[in-house]
Amino acid sequence: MSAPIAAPAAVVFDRVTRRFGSGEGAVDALADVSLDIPRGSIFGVLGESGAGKSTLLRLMNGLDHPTSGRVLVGGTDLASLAPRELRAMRHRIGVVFQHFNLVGNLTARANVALPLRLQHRRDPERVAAMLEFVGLSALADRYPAQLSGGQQQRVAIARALVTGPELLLCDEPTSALDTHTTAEILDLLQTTRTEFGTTIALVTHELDAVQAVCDAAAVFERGVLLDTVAVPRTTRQREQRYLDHVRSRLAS
Ligand SMILES: Nc1ncnc2c1ncn2[C@@H]1O[C@H](COP(=O)(O)OP(=O)(O)OP(=O)(O)O)[C@@H](O)[C@H]1O
Repeated sequence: MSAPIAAPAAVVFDRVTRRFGSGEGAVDALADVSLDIPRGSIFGVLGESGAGKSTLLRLMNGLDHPTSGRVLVGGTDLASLAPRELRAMRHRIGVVFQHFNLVGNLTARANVALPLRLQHRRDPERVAAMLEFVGLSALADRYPAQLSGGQQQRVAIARALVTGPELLLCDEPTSALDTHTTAEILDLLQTTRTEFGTTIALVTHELDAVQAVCDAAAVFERGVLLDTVAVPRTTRQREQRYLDHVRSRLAS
C-alpha cells in the first residue's frame, strides 16, 4: 500500500529570521524558524511576552517580511508578490484581535460588511449569514459599545470570515475575556474550522486555550521555536468539554 500523500501546508515558514535593528542592539524577533501549519488545522502559537508571536502573525499576513527565509501562504511566497497581488492575497486571510478592533460608529452589521465594502462589494445576505453563524442576528443593529466583550469578538469573527478566507489569524482572541466567554469563543473557532474548513492560527499565551482546541502548537521563547507539539484529543477531554458545555447551558 502506498503512503498517504500529505495535504500541502496552509502556511510554511522556511528558515525565517526577522531581525530588528543592527549591530549590538539587534533583536531577532524570530530566529531561523521552520514550521508547517497543516491545512484545516487549528494551530496554536504559544509563548510568553516577547516570544515573537505578533511578529509571526505579521509575517503570515504580509504586513512584514522576513530578514531572511521565506513565508509561503497557500504555496505562495508573500515576499514575491507585487503590492496589488499582496492585497488580493490578504483578502484570503482573516484576522481577529485581542481587543476586537471594531469601528465604534458602525453597527455590528456594518462592521461585518466592511471587508466587502473595501472590495467594492455589497452582499447583505452574506453579511446576515455570518451574523447568524456567530449567533448575533438579533443584535445586528447595535453599536459595539452596546455589546459585551464576547459579543464584540463574535462580530469581529463574523467580519473576519465574511470574505470566506482560507486562513484565519487570531491574535490573543480570548485574552480580554472571562473563562466562560473564552470557552464560547473557542467553540466558535472550532465550528468555523468544521463548517468552512478554515485553517486557524491561534496566537496565545494561554495553555488552556491550546489544550481546548488546537491540533498542534508551536512553542516559542525569545524568537526561537523550542518545539512543535501535537495536542492529544482524548475521549476523556471530549467528554469533559461536552459536560462543561451542558453544565454552562443549564446554568445560564
Ligand atoms: N518593530 C520592532 N522594532 C524593534 N523591535 C521589535 C519590533 N517588533 C518586535 N520587536 C521585538 O521583537 C521581539 C518579539 O516581539 P513580538 O511582539 O513579536 O513578541 P510577542 O510574543 O508578540 O509579545 P507580546 O505577547 O508581548 O505581544 C521583542 O523583543 C520585541 O521587542
